[in-house]
Amino acid sequence: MGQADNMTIASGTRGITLMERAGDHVARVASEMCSSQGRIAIVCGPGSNGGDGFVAARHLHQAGHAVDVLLLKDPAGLKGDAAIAFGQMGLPSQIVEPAELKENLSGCDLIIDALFGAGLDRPLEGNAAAFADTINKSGVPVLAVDLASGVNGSTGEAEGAAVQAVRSVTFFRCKPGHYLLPGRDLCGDVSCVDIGIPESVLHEIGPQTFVNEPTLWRDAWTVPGRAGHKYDRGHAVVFSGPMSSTGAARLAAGACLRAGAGLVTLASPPSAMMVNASHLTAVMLRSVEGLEGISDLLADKRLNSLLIGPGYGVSDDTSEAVSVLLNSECAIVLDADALTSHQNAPEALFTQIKGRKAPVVLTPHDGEFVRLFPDLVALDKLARARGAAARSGAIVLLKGADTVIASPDGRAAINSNAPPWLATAGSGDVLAGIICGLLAQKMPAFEAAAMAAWLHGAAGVEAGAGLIAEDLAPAMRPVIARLVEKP
Ligand SMILES: NC(=O)C1=CN([C@@H]2O[C@H](COP(=O)(O)OP(=O)(O)OC[C@H]3O[C@@H](n4cnc5c(N)ncnc54)[C@H](O)[C@@H]3O)[C@@H](O)[C@H]2O)[C@@H](O)CC1
Ligand SMILES: Nc1ncnc2c1ncn2[C@@H]1O[C@H](COP(=O)(O)OP(=O)(O)O)[C@@H](O)[C@H]1O
Ligand SMILES: [K+]
Repeated sequence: MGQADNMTIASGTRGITLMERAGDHVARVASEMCSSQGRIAIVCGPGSNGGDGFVAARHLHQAGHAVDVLLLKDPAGLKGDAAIAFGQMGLPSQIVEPAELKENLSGCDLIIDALFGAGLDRPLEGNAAAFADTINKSGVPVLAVDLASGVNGSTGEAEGAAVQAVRSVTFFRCKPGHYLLPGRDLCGDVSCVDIGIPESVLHEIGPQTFVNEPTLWRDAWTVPGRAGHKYDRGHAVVFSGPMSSTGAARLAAGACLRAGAGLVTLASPPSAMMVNASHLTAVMLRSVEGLEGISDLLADKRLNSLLIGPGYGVSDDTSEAVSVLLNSECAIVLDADALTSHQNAPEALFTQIKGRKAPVVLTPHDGEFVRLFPDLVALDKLARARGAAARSGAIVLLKGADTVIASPDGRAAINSNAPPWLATAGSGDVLAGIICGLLAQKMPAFEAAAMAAWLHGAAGVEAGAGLIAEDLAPAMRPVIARLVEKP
């Protein structure tokens, strides 16, 4: 954002003009949130975020609102555009001690949080933290300027105190902190407004972090052609666990087929054939025994996408099986037990992944992540996923309510459409199956993983409250139908 601001200013738009537009938008949203007689407290910090607050105060006063401008610090310290905006405000303001803030806020209908935005460079402490705390305890709804104060816009983290907003107004583009937790929850509903920064600045800045929306991958996904054949849509294989743990692989195989793989084979240990056979219809079944059996199966060059891990069991045998899969030319998804089985020697896995041409997608939840990348866990979520992708050579889909998909080339997508109902047994198996199904259709792996996370979330919304993992594959149908209809 700093670069975008600077480039816009360098091409002739004044900084105060950007601030005027930003503050104007904030005032408009504040007016929507509060009756015309409503009293609005505008709590302003020492930088440009506070500057936006001064502009908003002026507009709201002109619109007839009672406004109280409350300052965290002495306005003598204001610099640049914020100092100009303060000078142009023409309204009384007061420096407030934290102990007095409660009284200042009582009786107001809306608080505008203009304490800190993009310039937050350390956790909120002392007076700033006390301000956030008092604002949160006031019970008055909060509109945040840019970000809820205390949220790091680049990471979504809030290491110290943070304001809880119901709504935020941000400028030009949303920031990772609006999508990553806890930032996403603290910022509330986010409106992103145009303040006159031209889109063209993005060519030079080249952002590598994206919201996971269909525009990110829709062009990489092919709808079957009129004369299409099922083999055009790929043949995927999902590896089943032993007799007592076959359900996970079957859930994955069903989702893989639903995601559009032309054919899906469940590779089952001989002992589990009966239980698998009694539950499968469109998914095909094949008995595969040991490493040799896997090698024989993979000799069929029509197979092009593989998934191993769900319910497979944690053991050295599993890591050996993974190694045989990695020797093939198929795209591969490694999930669950296939990840954990490598906890003692992750580097060997990464070396093998980097040595192959076809892509590999790793789908860890936080617990699996720490087993493979213990030294990365202290980083923020985007950095964790990116670091893991760079180290492993794989696309890494780091699960959670704010799933991040990262590529070794530096791209990362943040998924935000997943409802909490997806936190249910087997839901991750379904996700792994969807990725495998999209890889079978020859989607590039980053786009396949991103689309899968989105489909999984959208299916979760479609299935709704009370869903279980079995509901997800059927719920994908209307979601896919809508994607096909949309040009
Ligand atoms: N031209 C521009 O750059 C524009 C900036 N805009 C606004 O400017 C904001 C960014 O402004 P700034 O870069 O001045 O940054 P902020 O206003 O977010 O905060 C920076 C100030 O807060 C202090 N600070 C940071 N973290 C602190 C902490 N934890 N405790 C106490 N003090 C802390 C810094 O030392 C600095 O004085 C954006 O969020 C947006 O609201 C908008 O006006 C649009 C145009
Ligand atoms: N609170 C939540 N909100 C949205 N999605 C969630 C939430 N918790 C988990 N999920 C999603 O549900 C899936 C759970 O996967 P996983 O942890 O592997 O469970 P399982 O092994 O039981 O399938 C992941 O895709 C994850 O991103
Ligand atoms: K703010």
